[in-house]
Amino acid sequence: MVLDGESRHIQAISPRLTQLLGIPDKERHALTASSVLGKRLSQRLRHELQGQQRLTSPLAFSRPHTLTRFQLNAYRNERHVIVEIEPLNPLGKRRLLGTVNERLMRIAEATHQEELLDYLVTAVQQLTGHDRVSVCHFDSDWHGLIVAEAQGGHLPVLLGQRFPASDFPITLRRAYERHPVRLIYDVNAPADMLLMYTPEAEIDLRHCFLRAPAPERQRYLQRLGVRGALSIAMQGDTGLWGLLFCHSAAPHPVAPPVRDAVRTLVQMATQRLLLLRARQEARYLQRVQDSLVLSANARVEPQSPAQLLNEQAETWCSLFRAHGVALWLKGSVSASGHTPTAPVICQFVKRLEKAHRHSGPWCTRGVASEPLTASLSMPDQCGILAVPLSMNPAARGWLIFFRPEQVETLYWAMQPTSAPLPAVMVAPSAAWCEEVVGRSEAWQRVERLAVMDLGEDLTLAISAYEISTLNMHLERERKALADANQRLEQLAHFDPLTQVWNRYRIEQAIEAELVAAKRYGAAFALLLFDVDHFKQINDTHGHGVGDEVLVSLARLVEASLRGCDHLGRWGGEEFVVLATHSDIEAAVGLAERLRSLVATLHVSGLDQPITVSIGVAIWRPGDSCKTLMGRADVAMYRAKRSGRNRVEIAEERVL
Ligand SMILES: Nc1nc2c(ncn2[C@@H]2O[C@H](COP(=O)(O)OP(=O)(O)OP(=O)(O)O)[C@@H](O)[C@H]2O)c(=O)[nH]1
Repeated sequence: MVLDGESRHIQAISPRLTQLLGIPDKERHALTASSVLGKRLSQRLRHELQGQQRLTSPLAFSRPHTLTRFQLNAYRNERHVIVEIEPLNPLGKRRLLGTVNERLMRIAEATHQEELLDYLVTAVQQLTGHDRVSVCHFDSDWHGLIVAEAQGGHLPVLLGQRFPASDFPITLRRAYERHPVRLIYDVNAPADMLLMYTPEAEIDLRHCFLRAPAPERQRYLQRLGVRGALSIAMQGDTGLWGLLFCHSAAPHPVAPPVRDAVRTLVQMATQRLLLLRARQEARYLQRVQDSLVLSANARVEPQSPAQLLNEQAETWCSLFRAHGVALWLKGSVSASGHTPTAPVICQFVKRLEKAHRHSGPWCTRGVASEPLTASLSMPDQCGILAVPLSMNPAARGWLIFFRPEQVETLYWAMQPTSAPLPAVMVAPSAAWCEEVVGRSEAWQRVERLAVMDLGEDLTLAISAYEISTLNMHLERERKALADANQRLEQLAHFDPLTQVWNRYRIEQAIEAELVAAKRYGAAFALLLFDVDHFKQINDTHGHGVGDEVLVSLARLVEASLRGCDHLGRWGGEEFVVLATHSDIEAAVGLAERLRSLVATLHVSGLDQPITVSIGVAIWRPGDSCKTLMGRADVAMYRAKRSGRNRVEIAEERVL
């Protein structure tokens, strides 16, 4: 029955309906919604359809003076409300409910897709009694594959066979999304003529499920040898996951409660299926993430990208069902397993960089027919999955997986329009057999998601490595700079032969001491000493021995000084000791001690004693470094002249 948009006036009615409801023929031309449905029911229908596309659940009713009960379903199309009415046969609803509940429980407990679908088709077949119940799953190209089937009769087996996408045009798929149940009692039944109440009314009855099928659908089902059909959409989270078909070789009515029960079972099974798939995908994604996190955590030192690839290649290849993996970073390639050569990978990346600017993965199943890989030598490859690694906006790296060819034999229940010719008819299943070559296994949605996760993790790991390498370089440079500074300081302040202060440094120290003495009046002394007959040592034993004498002497003197006194090399074989806080007696005492100490020095290869002549000068107010050193020099020469190996004081002893 077709009502106007307000659900008040009848626009058309099927003579079969009036027959079913027991309305006499003579009344058929003056019917109203109330006279067909009763006042209360037609009011309820109006009320429940307000603002709704379809009734949330069917309404049951009976007509006065009859025992038969009826079920009413209604939905809106563009301008009309379509009301479908069918008899509710007195099948024990309670018994059905019990059976359905038990089956729902089993479905809710299934842990694998195959187990779940096998149980679903068997349960549906037992409920409806159709000859064949099949589940058809759509792939990404909308080809359908029969993945589960229960058989109870005379129709051929379809399990494992495919239906081409052309069998499921977009209009049909949309229709299933809006009206998930389609029922055809008898494929051959002629279309029902409607009794029109308003001549101009053009009525769209495509979505009725109690109607004879459209002629092309009718022909299609006849080709399949089907007379009775019930199909129910399996709605996934991103569109149709598949369809459940019930087919019979003979006309096959299905009572409304059974049909509703089947629908509930299918919905429940689809939910469970999606849950199982989501769990499986989550486990897979976790395994992919673990593969990197584990390796990153396993060591304190970050690994280089090449090391990472080397260590993880096997795990990654098995996770992504690939036979090779390559990592392209700043023009250099690390690879493992079966991959093209490095120059080919570089060329491929160059093309990818131009053609694929977004951050998602790029993939192909058919390298030979892919424009991006055209003319590149990739003889062992059929599939590529590549994900960019966004190290920085200017330079991206690429992680690339390779898959080999996977020759696949497809059995088409209906000849695919895309099938390469000649397609071979295979007896006895009457399926067309197509051998697909030159393609790899398809890259699944979850694999494309996982490779993005892996790409992000890998980017982090590589960045961590680069930062740590940079820090290492910085640290190395910092140390080199510190070493250079130290060497510079050494050169600036120390005599390279004896490693005691050089003239420049001891002069600095004397100047500082002069300032302190001037300010606080703290006396200090300079001891200038010179090795006696040093020229002779050089001449007799060679410069090497002479050097050795200077080094040993400096060590000895330095070691015997107080912490506040300093030794410096003044030049040649002359040294100076800056004796702080020293008056003349202390200075002379020190000079005598050094003189006799030096006389004990023994240098290998030298049999004569080493002696020094020392001149001592005490600070006087008004002294400069020059005057003070001048006096010490005079005293030292006096010591030389007086026979050497002695101490001379520049000043009169002031007591
Ligand atoms: N091996 C060595 N010899 C040096 C060095 N510096 C200066 N001389 C030498 O030390 C010698 C100093 O000789 P002279 O100034 O004649 O003094 P001397 O032979 O010690 O005689 P007196 O000082 O009068 O006892 C020179 O032959 C210099 O070449 C040095 O670093 N190593």
